[in-house]
Amino acid sequence: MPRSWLAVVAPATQNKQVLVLGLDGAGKTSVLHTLATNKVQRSVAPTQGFNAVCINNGNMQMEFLEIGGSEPFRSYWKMYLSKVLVLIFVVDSADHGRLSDAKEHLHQLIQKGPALPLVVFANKQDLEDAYSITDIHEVLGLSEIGDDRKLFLFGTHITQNGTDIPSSMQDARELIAQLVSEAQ
Ligand SMILES: Nc1nc2c(ncn2[C@@H]2O[C@H](COP(=O)(O)OP(=O)(O)OP(=O)(O)O)[C@@H](O)[C@H]2O)c(=O)[nH]1
Ligand SMILES: [Mg+2]
Repeated sequence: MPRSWLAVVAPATQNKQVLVLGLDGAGKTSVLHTLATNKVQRSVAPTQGFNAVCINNGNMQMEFLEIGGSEPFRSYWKMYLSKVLVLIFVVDSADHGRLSDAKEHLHQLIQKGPALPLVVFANKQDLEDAYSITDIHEVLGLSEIGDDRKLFLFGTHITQNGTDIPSSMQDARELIAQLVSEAQ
């Protein structure tokens, strides 16, 4: 059985799980591998099913669970909302044609996990036609998401393999660790 499946079917060894969702190609795997290794690592293949990655922040170890963003995997997304402490939603900021689709999925998830803190990664900020953070906030309708929820938006970019992790991603990791510890 592949490790990714094991991570899902086995009981969590610790209650520090973070769910990572978003449309296919948004950059979820690339973000996770970069956060885990402290070096920029662009993914080369779509996630077929699930991908579990352990990420350390200081003394804290968290388990990030990505579910593939392609159509066949989206029906699994909502199944994990009740098992995690934080939801990360990654979008491709330059994929103008699919951002409304991303918004729709995000808002559906939000309704199913009302109290879950949300961290949005506006990824691919390096691309020339990427929407700015302000535009992404608007296009995803983040102001419609209730005031009761903890909500954060980071602009991220994963460009040259092997280079140091961008500071925005280090900040995001710090924040996620804080949200996890607050939620426990
Ligand atoms: N230019 C640019 N390309 C990126 C960035 N992040 C990821 N990519 C590329 O985008 C493609 C998709 O990245 P993935 O990390 O596989 O995307 P994903 O969200 O995990 O996709 P699925 O697993 O299919 O749901 C890959 O070719 C990456 O190298 C970024 O910030 N900028
Ligand atoms: Mg992936």
